[in-house]
Amino acid sequence: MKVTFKGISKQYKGKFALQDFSAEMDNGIYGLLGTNGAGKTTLINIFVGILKSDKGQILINDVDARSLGVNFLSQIGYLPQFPQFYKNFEVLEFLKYMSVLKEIPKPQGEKRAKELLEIVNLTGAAGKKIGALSGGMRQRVGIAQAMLNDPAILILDEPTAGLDPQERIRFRNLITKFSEKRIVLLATHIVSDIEFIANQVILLKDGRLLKQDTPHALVDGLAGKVWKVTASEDTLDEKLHRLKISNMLREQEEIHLRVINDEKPDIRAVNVQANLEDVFLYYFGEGEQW
Ligand SMILES: Nc1ncnc2c1ncn2[C@@H]1O[C@H](COP(=O)(O)OP(=O)(O)OP(=O)(O)O)[C@@H](O)[C@H]1O
Repeated sequence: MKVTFKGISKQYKGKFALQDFSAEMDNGIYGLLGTNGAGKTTLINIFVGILKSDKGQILINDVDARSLGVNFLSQIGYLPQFPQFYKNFEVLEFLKYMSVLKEIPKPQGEKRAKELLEIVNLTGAAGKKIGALSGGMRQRVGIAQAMLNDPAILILDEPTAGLDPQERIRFRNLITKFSEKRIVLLATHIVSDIEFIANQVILLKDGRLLKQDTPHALVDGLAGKVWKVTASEDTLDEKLHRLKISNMLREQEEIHLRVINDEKPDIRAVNVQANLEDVFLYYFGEGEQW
């Protein structure tokens, strides 16, 4: 399976939400990373057909997705950013209902619904009303419904919202297991959601593609630009004002700063190994400091 985005643009009231976005995906996990308002949801909504682009094309194995119609949609699993559930449905009942909507034959739909409940660790909650679930449990119902039709392309918009650390780990493992011979597009602004599971990261900024590469290559690109700088109470303010700081650790009188800078920011600064969070800050972090 190959997906090609070709020059996708979308404007709202004369302002670009997405501008000339082009990218290619084949099987694997793609982390779509950007700050709030970068255009992630706009891209996903265009991909799943909720929104029409002003310009551009999406090709599935070199064929225009629009010409494929239902044949395209039946291959997609989608978890929206703010999924709305029928609160009075019980969990299993809801999944069975969703399989009917997805035109999955009834016995197969029931079997798959039960399997997925097991996978997302909700078997014990099968008979509970969705309205009575915690946020994290509801999100897991959303993930299960997105996987019901065994989609070749799984699209997840901020999927870990509301999940606790243990659920996030479980989720990442589930997605990695699921991604074999499929495309998973996972939009997030939380670096740790994709740092170790994405095969490719797509950096989206102000509606434009900034970079698409492996996490490894992105991190390598920052070699020599991440520094450890030690400050004292007296010099801290000046450093905070002047430098891009990705982390601060206070140890007695000393304050250790993790600094992203093209040049050596201080005579005593030492280079440290970059990570994907540094990459995020390098490309997106020019906003105001707190
Ligand atoms: N219906 C709309 N009307 C007007 N502007 C919109 C609309 N939807 C999105 N936008 C604008 O388009 C830009 C991209 O929004 P989008 O929701 O795609 O970003 P995002 O990366 O998904 O952000 P978030 O993580 O906050 O959801 C933003 O500037 C947003 O304000």
